Amino acid sequence: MLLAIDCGNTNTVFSIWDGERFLCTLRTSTHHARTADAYFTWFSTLLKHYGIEPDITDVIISSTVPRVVFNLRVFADRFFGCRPLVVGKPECLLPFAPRVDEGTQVGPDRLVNTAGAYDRHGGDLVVVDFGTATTFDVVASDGAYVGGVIAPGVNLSLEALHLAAAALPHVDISKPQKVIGTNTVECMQSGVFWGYVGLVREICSRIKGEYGTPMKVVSTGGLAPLFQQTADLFDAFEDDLTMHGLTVIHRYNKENGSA
Ligand SMILES: Nc1ncnc2c1ncn2[C@@H]1O[C@H](COP(=O)(O)OP(=O)(O)O)[C@@H](O)[C@H]1O
Ligand SMILES: CC(C)(COP(=O)(O)O)[C@@H](O)C(=O)NCCC(=O)O
Ligand SMILES: [K+]
Repeated sequence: MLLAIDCGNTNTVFSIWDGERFLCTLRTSTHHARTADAYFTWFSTLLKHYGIEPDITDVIISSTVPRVVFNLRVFADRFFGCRPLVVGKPECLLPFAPRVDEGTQVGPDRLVNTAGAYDRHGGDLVVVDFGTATTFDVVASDGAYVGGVIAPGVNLSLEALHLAAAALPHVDISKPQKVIGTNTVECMQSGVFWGYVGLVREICSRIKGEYGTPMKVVSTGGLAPLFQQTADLFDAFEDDLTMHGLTVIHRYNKENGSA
């Protein structure tokens, strides 16, 4: 079985793939100092709680935080006796090479989203991922990542208001009932929520205009449903898109002798 690890700047997600479906998905905060032993203690405790006894033979990692990879490599080696595939490293093959400026390091999460979305939808896509940052990834007709957009994340924007202005509290995102807020929290939620609806709509529209061929917009990430229910921003929402992309890249490496 495959253990797929998606490490973002805020959260790290572990999913176990038995070849047909995900047996479970476990989430912890991303912390570079967490040791291999600490990962295993957390991981095995939760598996026991859910009554799952997987036979993990392979590990694949995508990490937007380079420093966590060392301890995750030790974790894979010590507890599963395997050398993990790390997306973005030369030994990890990609189904389609990205077409970007020379020397650009595309975030591995974006390469993985590209592979997952192409596998499910074919090309000519925009993938919108609501993570720490909100990323827009353009997937060409042949499945290659050909660029995109990086915008501040929804929670990051709310947190920035709180950190920079003494009188603004910490606020969680939610859809405000009205645009005109009548208290501080509503005003902040309105600014970020409706601001984001506009940001997503405008960026997708400009991407489509520049790209020139009709495109499908696929969203992923915990906050995507919140925006989907409000306005018709996306053609599809898939909360497991990144994990699916990891299984696609893993299979590609198996088939091509690199895993
Ligand atoms: N279902 C959800 N509801 C509310 N906030 C969420 C949800 N899922 C994720 N978040 C928040 O969205 C932000 C991005 O989370 P995540 O998608 O895990 O980011 P990353 O992949 O960059 O680590 C974080 O602030 C997280 O707490
Ligand atoms: C844009 C990102 C910070 C998004 O990361 P996340 O929100 O998933 O933590 C990450 O993809 C990244 O570090 N990218 C490197 C630069 C690039 O993709 O062009
Ligand atoms: K992301």
